[in-house]
Amino acid sequence: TLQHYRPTRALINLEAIKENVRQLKKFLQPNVHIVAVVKANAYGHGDIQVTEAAIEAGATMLAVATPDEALHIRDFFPDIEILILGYTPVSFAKVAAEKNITLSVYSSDWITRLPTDVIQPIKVHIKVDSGMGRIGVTSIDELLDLYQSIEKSNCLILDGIFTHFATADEEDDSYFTKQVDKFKKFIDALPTKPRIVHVANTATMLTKDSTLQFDAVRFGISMYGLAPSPYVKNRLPFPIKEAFSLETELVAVKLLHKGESVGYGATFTAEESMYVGTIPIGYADGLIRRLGGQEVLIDGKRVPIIGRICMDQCMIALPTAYNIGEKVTLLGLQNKEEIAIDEWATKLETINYEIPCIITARVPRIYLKK
Ligand SMILES: Cc1ncc(COP(=O)(O)O)c(CNc2conc2O)c1O
Repeated sequence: TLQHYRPTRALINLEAIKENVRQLKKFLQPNVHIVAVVKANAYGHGDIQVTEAAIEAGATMLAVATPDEALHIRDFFPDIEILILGYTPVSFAKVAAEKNITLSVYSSDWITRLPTDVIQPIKVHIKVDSGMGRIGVTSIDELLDLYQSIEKSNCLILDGIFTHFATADEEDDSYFTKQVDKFKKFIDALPTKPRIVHVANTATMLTKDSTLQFDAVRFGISMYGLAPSPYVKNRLPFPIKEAFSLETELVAVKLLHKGESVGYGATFTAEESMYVGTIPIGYADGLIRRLGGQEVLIDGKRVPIIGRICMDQCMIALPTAYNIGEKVTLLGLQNKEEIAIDEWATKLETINYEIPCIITARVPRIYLKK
């Protein structure tokens, strides 16, 4: 395994991921498949290791966003069903057939542009745009036209149909209900019911009517132990455990005298003598500059990042002179104190989904098995 010479690392708790999947499995109606959504390198957690954990805990299908993500996983998992949720170019069709990767289709024109020499079967799921306004058929005519094109095609097998909700994580369910009603009209219009009908993201499967579990649910954010919104967080039907933490160690400690400054622009000046620590993590690791002032944990205490965050390093205020090598936690627990991913999301005025995704590849993911 790669030797890491910098103490900065993301710790991924695979047991937490397994427990989140096991809890969901117990919660779902029997015979509802769990599709582990492992796109974007499993929301920044590491797609191969998360896939292994999710399968072990009961997931039977995977969903990714791009062909390359699908191929990377197929290299390690020869048999599991992998659905590409997003667009795939027709040039990928032959590879999809060879590697048994399931594609999302939503355009008859795409089918007409398929190479004619694709003779091995390709499984496809029809994507319905019931209100996300992203990709998908938007009328029953379009749906039936696509259905016919698939039937007539000599290489496509209709294996599923799905849609995605824009507001499932909100209290007001008016838009959500419109999407559900529209999708139900679409599947009722099909001459035959595909093997797998699936609509539920985390918010839907955890807080909405269990009939919406259909044949499979697409489990993303709460597999990683995060709630999709405050509304859902207050209504979780079972406990979830955050799987991602981020830590490093002090690499320098100094006494800053009154009037001395820290960082680019000398934006922080000591009002009295104080200890300052330097840690080897910066905005090129995903600790973006807007996180200036965010607190981190050292010796179970909260201390702020001071001065501007640099590309590879930043400085923190210390309550006392700690030794080089003292652990610093940027996300996660120390004793009873915790810096949760939601705290960064709030400070950055974004959602928790984005936080593990922005921690760059320069930060190695270290896997905790137990
Ligand atoms: C089609 C589709 N299905 C399921 C999921 C899983 O949703 P969950 O993580 O809420 O369970 C996503 C997540 N898609 C995105 C998550 O953040 N931005 C997105 O486009 C998705 O795009």
